[in-house]
Amino acid sequence: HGWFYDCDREARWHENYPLAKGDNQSPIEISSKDARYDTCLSPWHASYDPGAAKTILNNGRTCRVVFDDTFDRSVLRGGPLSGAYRLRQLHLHWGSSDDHGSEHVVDGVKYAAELHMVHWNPKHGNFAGALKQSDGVAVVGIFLKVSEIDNIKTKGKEAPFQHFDPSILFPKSRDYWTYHGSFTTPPCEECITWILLREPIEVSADQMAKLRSLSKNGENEPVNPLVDNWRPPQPVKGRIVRASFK
Ligand SMILES: NS(=O)(=O)c1ccc(-n2ccn(-c3ccc(F)cc3F)c2=O)cc1
Ligand SMILES: [Zn+2]
Repeated sequence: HGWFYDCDREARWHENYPLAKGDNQSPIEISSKDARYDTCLSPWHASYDPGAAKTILNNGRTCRVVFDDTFDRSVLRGGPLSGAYRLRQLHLHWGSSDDHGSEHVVDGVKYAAELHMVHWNPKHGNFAGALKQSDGVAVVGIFLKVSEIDNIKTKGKEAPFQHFDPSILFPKSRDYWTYHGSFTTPPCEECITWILLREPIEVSADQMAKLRSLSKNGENEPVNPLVDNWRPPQPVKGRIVRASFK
């Protein structure tokens, strides 16, 4: 499932992916003062099976960990969601320096990176079917601010990545913003209920350097650093961003 994604020409995505100019595109600028506290929003819960983690992959556009999603093994429920959504993969977006790299921007703040945990709604049969539905996919976005991946340096490299419980990546607070949006890369489907955690997690400068040491190119090809794989914020177009906190 190639992500036919070329961040360098994001402005031209709409030529092949008309949805890129849709009214519910992601990422967006989050203005915390304009977000509406919704007392009806319940807490979200993740129950992940570390045994579901399979491999970590550099696909030339991001670093992705894939999970077994053939049954309700690692699921996310609650929050703005109805039903249990299955964890399929997680990946990151990052910059060429610590002052940028996240896709969502909060009150003008760009974080060094943004982690996305992609879940899909099994009521739609499979992932490909789910991304055609507006309630098909739920992505938990976690911001990384600065404070292991030596053997997937080049595109196509993959390694076992097992017994990993991704809930260790969650910050202390479960406070979140939620809004309806899209994939931030082609096919830009507007199928995502975004759950953006307010509290960033901390990573070291070394960890960021490790991300930036990944390459877009394959082995034995000219080095093309895999950095700046983030889409700029898209028009909010009147959408309401709800907050789970005051
Ligand atoms: N950055 S993000 O909004 O979290 C994001 C962006 C793009 C995707 N994406 C793009 C294509 N696919 C995809 C993968 C497998 C498949 F069968 C069909 C797809 F569209 C996908 O999951 C998934 C998540
Ligand atoms: Zn993403």
